[in-house]
Amino acid sequence: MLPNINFTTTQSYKYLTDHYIDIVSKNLKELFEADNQRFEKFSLQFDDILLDYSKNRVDDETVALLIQLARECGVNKAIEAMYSGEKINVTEGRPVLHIALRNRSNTPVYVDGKDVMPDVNGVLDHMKEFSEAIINGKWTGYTGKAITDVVNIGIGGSDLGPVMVTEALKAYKNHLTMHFVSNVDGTHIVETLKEVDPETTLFLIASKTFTTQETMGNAHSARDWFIENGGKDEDVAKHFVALSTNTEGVEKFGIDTNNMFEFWDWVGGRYSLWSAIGLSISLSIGFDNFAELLDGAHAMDNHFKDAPLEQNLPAILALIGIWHSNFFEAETEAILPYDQYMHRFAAYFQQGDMESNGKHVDRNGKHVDYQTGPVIWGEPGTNGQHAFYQLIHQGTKLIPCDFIAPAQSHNPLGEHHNMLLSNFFAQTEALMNGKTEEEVIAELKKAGKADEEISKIAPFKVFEGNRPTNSILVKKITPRTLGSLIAMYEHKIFVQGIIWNIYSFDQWGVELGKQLAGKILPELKDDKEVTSHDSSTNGLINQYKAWR
Ligand SMILES: O=P(O)(O)OC[C@H]1O[C@](O)(CO)[C@@H](O)[C@@H]1O
Repeated sequence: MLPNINFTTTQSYKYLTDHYIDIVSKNLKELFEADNQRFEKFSLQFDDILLDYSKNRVDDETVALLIQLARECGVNKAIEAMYSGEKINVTEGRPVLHIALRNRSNTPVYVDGKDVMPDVNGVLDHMKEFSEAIINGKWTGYTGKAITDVVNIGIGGSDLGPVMVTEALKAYKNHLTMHFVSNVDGTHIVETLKEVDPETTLFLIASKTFTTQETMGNAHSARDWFIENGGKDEDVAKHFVALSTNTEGVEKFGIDTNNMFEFWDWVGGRYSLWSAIGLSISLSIGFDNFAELLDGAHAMDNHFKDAPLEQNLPAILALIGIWHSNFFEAETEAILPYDQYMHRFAAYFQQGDMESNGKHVDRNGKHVDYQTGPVIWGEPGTNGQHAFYQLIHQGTKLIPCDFIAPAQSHNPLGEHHNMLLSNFFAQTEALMNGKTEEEVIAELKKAGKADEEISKIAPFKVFEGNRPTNSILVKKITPRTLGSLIAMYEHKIFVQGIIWNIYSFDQWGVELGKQLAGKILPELKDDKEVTSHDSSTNGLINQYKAWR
């Protein structure tokens, strides 16, 4: 059973409320001046990941109270409940066991009394064997040619994870060309099919449910294209495989279930890159590297389960996030990787975080009266600096940011990495220290500006500073480190969901739109005037019909 506690009624929350009044008037610069041990105190290292959370408005008392909050909310019990296979995804009646998919130590993990590890390992063996056959060219297409291109057709968790990881680990890529089709917009599949040859292309139909409209639509169009371009029905088996929990649906589509890579309903879509859904990753970088990714996640899973909360990276990240959301009333969080390969990392955690914790009903079915999941967004540095950092530095909103960077580049070209990292270090320093009016005036004077001009321009050049950041410096983006990083964020989201007393593993919020689209689709089939909706929706549909 998950604990069921309204965190705003805890003792620690009350203390934190008082403590907030004290700390809100403090400046990060002063906090650093007052304590020369800040970095040592407020940074943690796990394997090749260094988390520095000292540039947040926290002191010893804040951290102690936040830890107390986690304890009072039963975070440790909740971790135990997840790891022991309890059905903590209550509204869907399922356990939450993505940790089993990367349980490299193979200790039994039970679902309804049955150890799931033999099945997990069986699918991993199948993925290894299949990936190797495709990569070394032993698996051939219907004309006997080796596979050159892989098209993953999936959406949401069946797309974002594989895209993010294959991009982040591009330095480990082999000769296969990867394509990802997600959008139901015909443009996505049409443009992709222009780039591939039916004789040498493998389609992965990635869908947990095998019912998702976008994926099924794209999968059918891909199969039609395959048949129209020379393939026969009996050739489909060589070019289409399924990654799914739905055997019946896969059979119905016409994919041989021998070519199905199974996973289970205890794997949430947005937590599924570790499952058969990761086949595109294993194809792209080889199974051994995929296994390293799992190893890294497993190492983080063990850390999360065993490390005391004070030294627990996911827990600390979660608590800092709660401090900003529920006390400073920050509404968003930016994830800013200073690594071009990681350019889809923020997009990946938009689903990971927002689909998990974007909930306004607590575990008692009651409307919460506090903020839950933040809006997650971000772009890789330094591109973001030339786009939205203006608002982070001088806007009216408080935007807590996670800066992520590798110490070693996969492409050490001249001074590029030093230039990149100089920006990584400079931004968090600038956000913390800002620039005072006196400093601005002194600078302008030095530049020889006249007093009148100085007084006019100075206010616009002032940076308040005191803006919170986490810095996550990793040694290198390897499969193992990436696995640990992703798992760290997953567990952060878990801890926050526990403290907010919400269910993080369902996603009912995506259903209504799907339902209504299902009703509207038949109305679009003819040219009759539509009158069944409100005047805006009717007006838009009818104009669409007039223009199409
Ligand atoms: O893998 P499926 O079943 O096609 O679902 C795709 C995505 O759709 C959702 O159910 C809702 O958008 C996600 O949770 C999931 O990742």
